[in-house]
Amino acid sequence: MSELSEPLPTPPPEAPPPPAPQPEPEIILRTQGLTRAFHDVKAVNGVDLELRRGEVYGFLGRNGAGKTTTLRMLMGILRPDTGDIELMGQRVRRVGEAQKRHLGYVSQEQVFYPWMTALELGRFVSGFYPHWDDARFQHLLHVLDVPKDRKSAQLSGGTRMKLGLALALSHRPPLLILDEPTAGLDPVARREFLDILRDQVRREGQTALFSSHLVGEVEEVAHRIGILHEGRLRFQGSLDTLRQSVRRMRVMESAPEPLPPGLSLVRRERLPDGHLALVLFGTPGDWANSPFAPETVETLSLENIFLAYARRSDES
Ligand SMILES: Nc1ncnc2c1ncn2[C@@H]1O[C@H](COP(=O)(O)OP(=O)(O)OP(=O)(O)O)[C@@H](O)[C@H]1O
Repeated sequence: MSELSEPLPTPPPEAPPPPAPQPEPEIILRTQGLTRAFHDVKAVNGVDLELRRGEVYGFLGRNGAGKTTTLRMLMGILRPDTGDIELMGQRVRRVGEAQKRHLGYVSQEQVFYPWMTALELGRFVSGFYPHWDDARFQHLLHVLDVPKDRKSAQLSGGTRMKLGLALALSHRPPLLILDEPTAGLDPVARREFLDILRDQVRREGQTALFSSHLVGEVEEVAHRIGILHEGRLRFQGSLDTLRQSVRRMRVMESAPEPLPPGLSLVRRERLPDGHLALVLFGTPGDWANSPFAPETVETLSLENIFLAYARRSDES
């Protein structure tokens, strides 16, 4: 008779290995205190941007918020009054020709030599960029439906925008700066543009900074966003952080003074019934520790968060 053997003790489950430390994201563009005024209008007021390699950064702001002025300073078209720009590790006061070779730029208005066709413009522009990829240019003209042989003066505004985009993408710049690139595009072209942008960033590891006032399209493609309002950067971070951090609440008569630690006011609005609606920003930890007991609390859609940041409080 064979002896029944004792069941072997099951070994304790192996502890999972500690998570590998995440490498610090590589900063491809940083600005510090970027400021520019036009007469008495402070178009850009102390802006600190930070773009990480390989991300799409959505630069959101209403008309007149200062987006174009910021992007023009990044392109060396405008000189900042004060502040610094650090591009790919190199700190400069004003972006010069050497840095511009690493940048692809699509401005709001596309100005080309009017007598040149798309193909001729491609040949012309290719001379400035050692990494020009003509096969890519031809491909982009095809996907974006830009006629190759028609003079640029005869193209519609939207098609000129698409041509500008194809020119900017074809020299494979590490950083793309796009100023409201989808303005004036029809829904099909807008979709194609967003797909190309996403694909380009994912496959080539490029970084893109694109300005917009359309929350939906930024939500679709951006990894992180900056919200600019009256020249000031009011938020910078991931969409998830923004969604988790902002809440709207209704309080009886007045806001607690001072606000509980960690919470900051985004917008205050007097409701028709005399109560007050407050939109506040705070990390989940700040909310958990807050003694604040409003009547109601709600989270907001990104669209409504943007509206809260981009509208003035209706009372101080
Ligand atoms: N060349 C200029 N001369 C005077 N004021 C200017 C000039 N350029 C911009 N501004 C002012 O600076 C502020 C910011 O303008 P900017 O064009 O940067 O805003 P924006 O966010 O790009 O707006 P939009 O979405 O309408 O393009 C506005 O008040 C604008 O009138």
